[in-house]
Parts: sequence; C-alpha cells; structure tokens
Amino acid sequence: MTHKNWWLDATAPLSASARGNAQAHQDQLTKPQGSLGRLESIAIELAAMQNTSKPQIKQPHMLVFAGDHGVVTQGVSAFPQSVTIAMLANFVNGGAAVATSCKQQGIQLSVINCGTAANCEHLTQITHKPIMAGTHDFSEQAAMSNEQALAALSLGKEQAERAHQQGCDFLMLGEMGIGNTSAASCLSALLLEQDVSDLTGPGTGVEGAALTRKKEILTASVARAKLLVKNPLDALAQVGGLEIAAIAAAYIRASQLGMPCFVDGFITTAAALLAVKLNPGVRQWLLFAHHSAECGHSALLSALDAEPLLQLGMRLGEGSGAAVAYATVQQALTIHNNMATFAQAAVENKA
Ligand SMILES: O=C(O)c1ccc[n+]([C@@H]2O[C@H](COP(=O)([O-])O)[C@@H](O)[C@H]2O)c1
Ligand SMILES: Cc1cc2nc[nH]c2cc1C
Repeated sequence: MTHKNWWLDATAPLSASARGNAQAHQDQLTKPQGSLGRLESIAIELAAMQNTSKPQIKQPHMLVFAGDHGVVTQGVSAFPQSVTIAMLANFVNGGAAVATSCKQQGIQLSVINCGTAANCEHLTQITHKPIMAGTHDFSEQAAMSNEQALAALSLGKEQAERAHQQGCDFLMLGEMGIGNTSAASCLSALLLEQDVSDLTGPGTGVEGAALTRKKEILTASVARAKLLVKNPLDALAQVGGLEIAAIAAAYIRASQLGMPCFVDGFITTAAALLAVKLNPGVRQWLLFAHHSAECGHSALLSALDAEPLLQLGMRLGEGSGAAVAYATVQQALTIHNNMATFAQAAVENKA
C-alpha cells in the first residue's frame, strides 16, 4: 500500500568502498590512468551503485510511458495528436527506433499508457492505466488536478517496482507524447525559475513563426501557472504531463530500491529534474545517456550537474538515446571487468 508522500523516503546509499576498490582496479589496468575517459567513471559509478568492484548489468529494462497533451490544440507541435497512439503501436510491433535498439541488445521493453486522448485498448501488448484522456490545455487551466498528478506518480512507482520484482538491474525510461516538449519546457521553467522561451525549442520540428508562437503560448502559460505554484507538485499539476509524472516517480522509486537509472533526452531530463527537486537523493542514482539537440536540454543538464555520455544530435525521445548509449555502458563494464592488469600482462607501469 502506498503511503502518503512516499517520494520523500530515503534513497538507497551508494558504496564508497566499492567505488574506491573499482577506482583502484581501474588504476591497475594496462593503460595510462584516466585514458579511457568517461568509460572509467561509468564503471566506477555502477560499482558504487551495485556495491561491488566488478559491476555487471544482466537485466536492463526500458519503460516507455505515454500520455497526450491538451495544449496541442494551440498548435505547439509539428505533428497531430493521433501520432501518440500510432507510435505506441509501432513500439509494440517492433518498428520504432527504441524497439529496434532494445531488441538487438536484449533490453526488455514495456510500454505504459498513462492517458491518451483516444482509447487504444486494442493494443493488447501495452499496459493501460489511463488516469485521464490526456491532460487539459494548460494555457487555459491546470493540466491536471493534484489528485491526478498523485495518481500518475503512483503509476510510475508501481511500474518501477514491477521492473525491480522482475529482476531489473538497470532501468531506462522513455516517453511518447505529442506536445510533451511544451510541458517539459514549462515545468522546467517553473522548477528552475528561468525564462521559458530560453528552454523552448522545435520539438518535433516547429520552426519560424510557429516556433515564435509556441514560445508566446508557453510564456503566457507559465505566467498563468506561476501565481498558483507553491511547490514542485503544483508545477507538475499546472503544466506537466501524465507520462512526465510517471517517469519522475519511476526515477524516485528506482533510487529508493537501489536500481541505477539511465536518463534519455529533454523530456526525461525534465522529469529527472522534478524527481531531484522532490527528493535530492535521487540524483546519485542517475546516469545521463545523451545530450539532446532540443534547445533547453543544456540548461537542464547543467542544473543537474550532469554530463551525458553521447552527443549524436538526436532529438527523438521514446528512450532511443538511452537504448543507443546502453551499448557504451556495456562496453565500459566489459573493459573494466576483463582488461589485464599491469602485473598480469607483465607490462611495465609508469616510471
Ligand atoms: O527527448 C528529446 O530530446 C525529444 C526532443 C524533441 C522531441 N521529442 C519527442 O517528440 C515528441 C514531442 O515533441 P512535440 O513537438 O510534439 O512537443 C515526444 O513524443 C518526444 O518523444 C523528444
Ligand atoms: C514520428 C514520431 C516518432 C516519435 N517518437 C517519439 N516522439 C515522436 C514523434 C513523432 C512525430
């Protein structure tokens, strides 16, 4: 049974001794110290998370949360709302970028519908937990009630727990929702007290006059919401999204259960920011996959003091950047666990 304010519960501790042992091991491997760059720090951070000097990932799981956004009626996306459900079908049929990458690497993929405008229960491979039929248009009213925001958080918590029960040892979160860059930009602006136009970009491809209009709508939305927001949960209810809430909750619950989390692009980073604002202990359980091309991601990454592994100019979302960067995480662990030491290989160490 979920208790009230469960998100405030302590996150799991990381092991300083395992971190130290993993660092000492890295320093014995046949290479100049530090020459594997970020591959070294990834293996060392996973060592601290798993409390072992030789970390391994055996059961990666990608949870893709989906939701629709009422603000799309203002013309803030380049694509119609129907694409959300069409892409959900594409995820489970294996045709989406994230699905191909997960399949190739043995990553379990689960798709959870938190609330779309139209019913899609015919997609039987999806977990259907609709909280409402998409959010309300937040340029005019709160995206959702506080009760609906809490229900979306509970959904994310439950799904992280389910993955954990199934043996997941590396959790990746993805999202799908036409209009959700608008929600992510507005939520981030409220959480960081920054100008929303500096955090607003093309999303699926809004350009020129339409991008100027998107910025105007989001500026007005934040001005409306600001007067009503006293804490991060209020910000979520005013301008957030159902999938963003669920993802934030999944990061929090995973951190409480000691499951390392891999953050994808702009929208999932906004969810990560919300999670860290709700419970700062979450930050140490987050690894960042890639730097999205979406304008605004840099500001969120610096607010979280995060340095993603890859920068490929991706701006797709759906967990695709995390799935691609997962290959690099596995490379980091393979190298860390299998390289010879200077002593084993009889290579002379530095003078
Ligand atoms: O995660 C990102 O970096 C990212 C950047 C731009 C767009 N997206 C995806 O595009 C959709 C949102 O874009 P939009 O223009 O409809 O707000 C949503 O389904 C996201 O998965 C994702
Ligand atoms: C086609 C398409 C695929 C996506 N995947 C994630 N967001 C998306 C948005 C669109 C428009």
